[in-house]
Amino acid sequence: MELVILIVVIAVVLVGMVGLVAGTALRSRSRRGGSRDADRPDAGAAPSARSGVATPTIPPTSPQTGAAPPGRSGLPGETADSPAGLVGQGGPAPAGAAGTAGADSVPVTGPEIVAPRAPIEVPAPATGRMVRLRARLARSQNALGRGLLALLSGDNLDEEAWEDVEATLLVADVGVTATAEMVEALRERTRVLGARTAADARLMLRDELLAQVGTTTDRSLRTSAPDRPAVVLVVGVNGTGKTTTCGKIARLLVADGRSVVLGAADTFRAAAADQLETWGGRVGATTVRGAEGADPASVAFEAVKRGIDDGADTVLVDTAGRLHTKVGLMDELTKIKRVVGKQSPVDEVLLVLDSTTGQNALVQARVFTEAVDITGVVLTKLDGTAKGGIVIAVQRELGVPVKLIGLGEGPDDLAPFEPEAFVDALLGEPA
Ligand SMILES: Nc1nc2c(ncn2[C@@H]2O[C@H](COP(=O)(O)OP(=O)(O)OP(=O)(O)O)[C@@H](O)[C@H]2O)c(=O)[nH]1
Repeated sequence: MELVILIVVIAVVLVGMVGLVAGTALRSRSRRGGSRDADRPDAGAAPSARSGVATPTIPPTSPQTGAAPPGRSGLPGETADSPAGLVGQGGPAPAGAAGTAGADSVPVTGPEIVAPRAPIEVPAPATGRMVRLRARLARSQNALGRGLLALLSGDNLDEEAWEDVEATLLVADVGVTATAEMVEALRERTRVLGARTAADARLMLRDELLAQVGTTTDRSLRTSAPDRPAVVLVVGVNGTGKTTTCGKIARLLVADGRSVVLGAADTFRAAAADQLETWGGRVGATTVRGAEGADPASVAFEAVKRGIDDGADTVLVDTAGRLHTKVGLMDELTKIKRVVGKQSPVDEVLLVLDSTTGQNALVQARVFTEAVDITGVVLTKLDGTAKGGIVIAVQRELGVPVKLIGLGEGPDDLAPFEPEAFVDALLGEPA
């Protein structure tokens, strides 16, 4: 009898366990299947980006709603040319047709598009910015300009004085070759000139500095293209001011009457996307962002697609560009360029360098130029260093012009680089 009862109890327990396991499996399957359903609550955010629907989706509360889950870039199905399933198998998807990709290659959720919210600010115009910010530059660069002027205006320019001229230029990060050239040219001119007044010395120094900085270089930003948005990639090491610079460039463009889409392809740090979104919102620019850890190339791709769909003038893409390894950096940047290139050429690649890091900025510049074709340099934080000579050194090193300079943390503290205004600021007002 006891044996019968024991058998019955065991049978009941077994049936219960089987039921429990089956129920769990069914629930998890329905959850997985449900995430592909079009009528799930958050489905509106991602398809709006993929289906070519022009109206941006604004997440009700969380900025991450509808964003791709972290780590999608590591999905086994992804190929170098098919970022996180955004592009269908068998080649690039034309603008507006990405939603036609096979079901398996369509991500469960995609980059999120955040439309700006009012009130929109009116940024300061680009013209005259450098003159307005000149005082800030003059304050930080006093050592270079005044030091050189004092030395060159002296009656007795002996060898020791020339060594001081050389040292002043080197300390200001002008670089060894440019310094040697400048000293040689200045020596020659003082020999010819003989006795000099302070005004003579100033003129002479101004000429030589301008010759080094370059007055005929094309420094215009390639931010417009016929019949499509111009695409600008912003690259650089973290902390140099990349995201801030993207936001400031957006303001410059908006001030010029252009429409801008921002791509938050720095998916390494979620705060970077938040930061960019805030910048965009202030001037009415739409931001396309992905989840932390999402594939940067997919975000860049969607941003460009958004720009095309919206008929925007410029798409600005902020990248992470961490220097973990040179190969990793190269792979990431080349992939972004290649994937973006399926829809549009990249018109400008701006390298952001922190001028306070001196020689380190040059080392970074070298690494980045090996990874991607840089077309312009943005030198940030020139308000916080006396080493304005870095402008000369960077241009020599890269053979690429400085196009913009950052002169403070304020939203409009970025100016198109103007050689004359820059050199005049270095030298200060004539006595
Ligand atoms: N003084 C000064 N500060 C600046 C300038 N440009 C940027 N900054 C500051 O530099 C800091 C870093 O800027 P970010 O834009 O976050 O740098 P990032 O390169 O995007 O960094 P990650 O997002 O970590 O990759 C911020 O505090 C900015 O306000 C500038 O021209 N002058």
